[in-house]
Amino acid sequence: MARPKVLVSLNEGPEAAIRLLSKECDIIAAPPSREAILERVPGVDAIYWCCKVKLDAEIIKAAGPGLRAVSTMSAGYDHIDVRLLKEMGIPFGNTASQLTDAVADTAVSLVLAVTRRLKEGHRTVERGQWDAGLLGIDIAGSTVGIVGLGGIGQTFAKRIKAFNVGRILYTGHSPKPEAAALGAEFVPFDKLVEQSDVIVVACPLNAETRGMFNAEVFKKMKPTSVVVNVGRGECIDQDALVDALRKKEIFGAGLDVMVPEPLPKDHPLITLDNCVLYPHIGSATVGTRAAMAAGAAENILCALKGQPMPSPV
Ligand SMILES: O=CC(=O)O
Repeated sequence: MARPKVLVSLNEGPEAAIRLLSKECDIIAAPPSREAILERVPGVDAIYWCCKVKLDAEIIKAAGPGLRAVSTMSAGYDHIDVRLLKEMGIPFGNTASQLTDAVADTAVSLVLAVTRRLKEGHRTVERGQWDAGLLGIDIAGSTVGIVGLGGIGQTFAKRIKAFNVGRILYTGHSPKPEAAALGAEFVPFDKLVEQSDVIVVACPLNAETRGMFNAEVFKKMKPTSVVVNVGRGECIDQDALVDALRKKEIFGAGLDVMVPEPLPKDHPLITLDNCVLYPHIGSATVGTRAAMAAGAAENILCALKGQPMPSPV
């Protein structure tokens, strides 16, 4: 029987995935460009997605009727037409569980960086100055609000509890059973925004969460509060954030995700002392990326054998 063909969109080198997949499948590698992918995708049995290109109807249809599995090496799938895949009955999986620790660590580091003004401190030392009076915000005793108590939100909550925070609030669709063990209290979005000292956005991007942090929301936040985003840049209205940071309506922001990515070199967020920016490195550790690569490959190998994906969406 012919070996199944898997299109692998190559971005950050999913070597572990290629090793696993190539035991049972032929790999069709494509650089992360729409043109290259469209040229190489016709006739494949599966698609392994590891790039920011939108996996939309054009690419899915170009694959042809043999397409039997799609897997993304990411937790988020706002760049993929999941509705169409479902309609077509094509199994789709992600790597939801593999990156929770790494992304939660990233969120903690952003919280610390912003509350303790690390960007300003670093810049001060670089300029040959020494400002030991850079007073930050205490985390101990603070109210921490988590938007989206999924795997990442829960893992972040466990870590931040160790900083002796006062309360943990969370918001989302509905209360989560896991919240009790974390001592986290389910509240409406507005209450979370008004009462939190530290807000962490750890939710997926969808119609409800797009632009949920807008000018009106920043005005409701405490002037001493910080917002950290490890979800998707589009959850925050970035122009409104720039405005809020400039006017000191909030204390600071820490972003691992932004719009666009990469952020242009002259973007105002870069100049602001009270905004710490990471180049979307939430899951970027050797171990996490290897686990994600293997997990996304397993999704495909299982689906090609007619078995359930380990991480179906
Ligand atoms: O942002 C990273 C991911 O969705 O995996």
